[in-house]
Amino acid sequence: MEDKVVLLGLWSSSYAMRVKIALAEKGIQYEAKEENLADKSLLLLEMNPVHKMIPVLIHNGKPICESLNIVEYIDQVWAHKSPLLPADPYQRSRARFWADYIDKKIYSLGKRVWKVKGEEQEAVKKEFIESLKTIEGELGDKLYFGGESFGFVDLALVPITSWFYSFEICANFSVESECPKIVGWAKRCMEKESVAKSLPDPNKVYAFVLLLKEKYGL
Ligand SMILES: N[C@@H](CCC(=O)N[C@@H](CS)C(=O)NCC(=O)O)C(=O)O
Repeated sequence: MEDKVVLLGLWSSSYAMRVKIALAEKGIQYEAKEENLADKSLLLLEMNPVHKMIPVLIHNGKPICESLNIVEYIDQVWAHKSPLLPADPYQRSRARFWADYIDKKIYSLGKRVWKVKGEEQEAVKKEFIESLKTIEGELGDKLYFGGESFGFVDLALVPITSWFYSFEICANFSVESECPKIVGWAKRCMEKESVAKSLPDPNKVYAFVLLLKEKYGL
């Protein structure tokens, strides 16, 4: 049976970008369905009744939810090329640890840094930069987080770099001055077609941020 793969996503969602990169790395054809989160489709509510969130991957009618869980699923089902998680159990557990750190710290602080103001923004910005420096320490002088080739931790982190320009303008700082190695790594990742075609233009993200600020009075 031919695989039928559908992705419920949204262009601006860093979580959905992870799944797009994984599918591109594996060379999987799929149908992308763009959700309107203000008016969620019945399909999304049916496929992810617990969280009602994108991304959802629907593989031959079966839903898989939560971006990192989806990426692991893709890596296991289409194991024939571009392995994303390391084969070694210890390295695999480290990759999962850092992906979890990225979600708990960098993504959750990133969601707040452009929304809040004043002293709260200064505090969130400080913590965001500290978390980026921590992950920069993990990268060290390696090409990618796993060493020589692009993998799970790169894929977990790189989508949010398309939001850096918005964070910098909204919170008045420079990622490049704070974390030059992270910026170098992000440029290296963008040289990969799977990444370049999955990430939006940072200017488009910023225009979207301005719209959200206006809509919600942020
Ligand atoms: N932990 C989830 C987070 C996904 C998420 O936050 N999705 C947002 C869009 S970026 C969403 O669907 N929000 C809709 C809502 O909260 O109702 C994942 O990794 O997939």
